[in-house]
Amino acid sequence: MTTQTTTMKTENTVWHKPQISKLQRAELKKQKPALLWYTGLSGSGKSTVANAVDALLFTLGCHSYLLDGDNVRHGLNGDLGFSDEARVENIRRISEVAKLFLDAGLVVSTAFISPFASDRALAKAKLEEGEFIEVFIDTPISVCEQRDPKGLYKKARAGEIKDFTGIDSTYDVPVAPQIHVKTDTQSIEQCAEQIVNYLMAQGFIPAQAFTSTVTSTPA
Ligand SMILES: Nc1ncnc2c1ncn2[C@@H]1O[C@H](COP(=O)(O)OS(=O)(=O)O)[C@@H](OP(=O)(O)O)[C@H]1O
Ligand SMILES: Nc1ncnc2c1ncn2[C@@H]1O[C@H](COP(=O)(O)OP(=O)(O)O)[C@@H](O)[C@H]1O
Repeated sequence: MTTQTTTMKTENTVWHKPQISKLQRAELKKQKPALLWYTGLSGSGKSTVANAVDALLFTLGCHSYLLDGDNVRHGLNGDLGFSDEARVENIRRISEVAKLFLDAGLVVSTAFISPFASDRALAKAKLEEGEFIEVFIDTPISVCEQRDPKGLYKKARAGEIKDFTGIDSTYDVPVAPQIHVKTDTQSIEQCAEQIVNYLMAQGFIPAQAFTSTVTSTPA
């Protein structure tokens, strides 16, 4: 596994092997680290579904954490805009942070548009075999635009926002996602259950009976 980023500028640093391994941390939690990498258009339902999954994992006693696009852009990535270059850097930083959370033994979710297939591939390449789970939140742009939960499509159509994904900025549709959900035909609960069932079937979390308790969307 690689331990160095491609943008490393400091030569005189040495990698210290941690005394407690990722495997030990994960075993303590009785789970296997995984990264649920949600990708989809703005308004497709990434945040809603990722929050529902995270809540479900919590009720099942799993140790998880969610990194959400809008929230991370309020802090760590507050210096980045929406040019292609800024989006590449956004996803690079997120993938590095996610990797740290995996090292802590967690089941991590990232909810970012992550429009470029090449960046998603780079994120995958940073992890161990099988840890990266691409979750395609597949929703037609017409539905996203109708939902327009933040009024951004309206602004983009009016020319008030430039480089808006799906309008005047590219979105590479995932070719072979591990999980494919369609939020225009599946309920939030169905999407969340499909994803949690995948984690159980693949042995990332213990198999157990559950009933979805998802009743609302996040604030
Ligand atoms: N130009 C443009 N294009 C797309 N999205 C925009 C833009 N400007 C602001 N927003 C808001 O920023 C959220 C997307 O941030 P991400 O970090 O997920 O984007 S990316 O992965 O770097 O492409 C996105 O959040 P979601 O709607 O949750 O996807 C929008 O709220
Ligand atoms: N099946 C569904 N799954 C996810 N979101 C849904 C679904 N049906 C309707 N929605 C609504 O669509 C909107 C999706 O917004 P959000 O989760 O912020 O998307 P994104 O994070 O991709 O921008 C929310 O208002 C949500 O309530």
